[in-house]
Amino acid sequence: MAKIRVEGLKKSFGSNHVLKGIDMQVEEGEVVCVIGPSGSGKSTFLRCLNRLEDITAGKVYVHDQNINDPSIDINKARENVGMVFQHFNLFPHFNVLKNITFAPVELGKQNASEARASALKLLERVDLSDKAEAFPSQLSGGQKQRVAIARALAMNPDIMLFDEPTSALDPEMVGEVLGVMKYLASEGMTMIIVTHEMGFAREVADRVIFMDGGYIVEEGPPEKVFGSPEHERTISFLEKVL
Ligand SMILES: Nc1ncnc2c1ncn2[C@@H]1O[C@H](COP(=O)(O)OP(=O)(O)OP(=O)(O)O)[C@@H](O)[C@H]1O
Repeated sequence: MAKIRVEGLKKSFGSNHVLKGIDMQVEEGEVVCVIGPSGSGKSTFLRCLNRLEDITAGKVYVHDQNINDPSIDINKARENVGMVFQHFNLFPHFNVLKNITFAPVELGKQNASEARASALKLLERVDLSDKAEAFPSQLSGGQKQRVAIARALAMNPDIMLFDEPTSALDPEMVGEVLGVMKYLASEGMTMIIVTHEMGFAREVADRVIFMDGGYIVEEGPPEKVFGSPEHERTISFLEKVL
């Protein structure tokens, strides 16, 4: 069973046809990096995978469940899919630990002491054990993003979606966040990552998808997409960014 299956996905905002027919599938443990020019619909595509956007046409299946079926419990479906955004969206008035434990406790997945124990383990995984009591304002951008990753992992998802997780970071902090993502990949997490970090995509992705103009123009293993791209638009994009 594919973890995610997308068929004929279209998304328009009024007369702006952003996604014009996307077909793709992601298998368990696959790491897929989505690259493409600004405005090509990468974030919109990712948001459609968690029903943060209503789609215009097509089907999106997550764990074989049609997430746009109005009869499903979308909040329940979203519990299996962690999402990390460019801007960390941490609760400023909660400390790190409470940022991580809040959702599992509120949603009744764990009691307070179980959630605390798991959060401390997650903080070890993102190398922030010493920041459990800190507030977001006391953290660097890279640390905040690592807390955001730990928070997403607290719901014990088996799919993680990342929307340009390093774009808002100072360059010296990019590596620490990519390092955590590499670690998740090595643990076998299924991940879709919209990114401008071509080096990371080349090194970590099992598959790279190049999106442009609302379509998947080209996809394949990184050595293929970066090493011998076939499409004129891929070639011209890569010439600009590499
Ligand atoms: N909520 C919205 N309402 C109207 N238009 C939107 C909305 N969200 C996105 N768009 C439009 O959809 C198009 C694609 O945007 P999207 O953010 O998906 O692109 P992107 O490839 O992720 O770009 P970037 O790399 O700059 O983040 C843009 O033209 C944008 O203006």
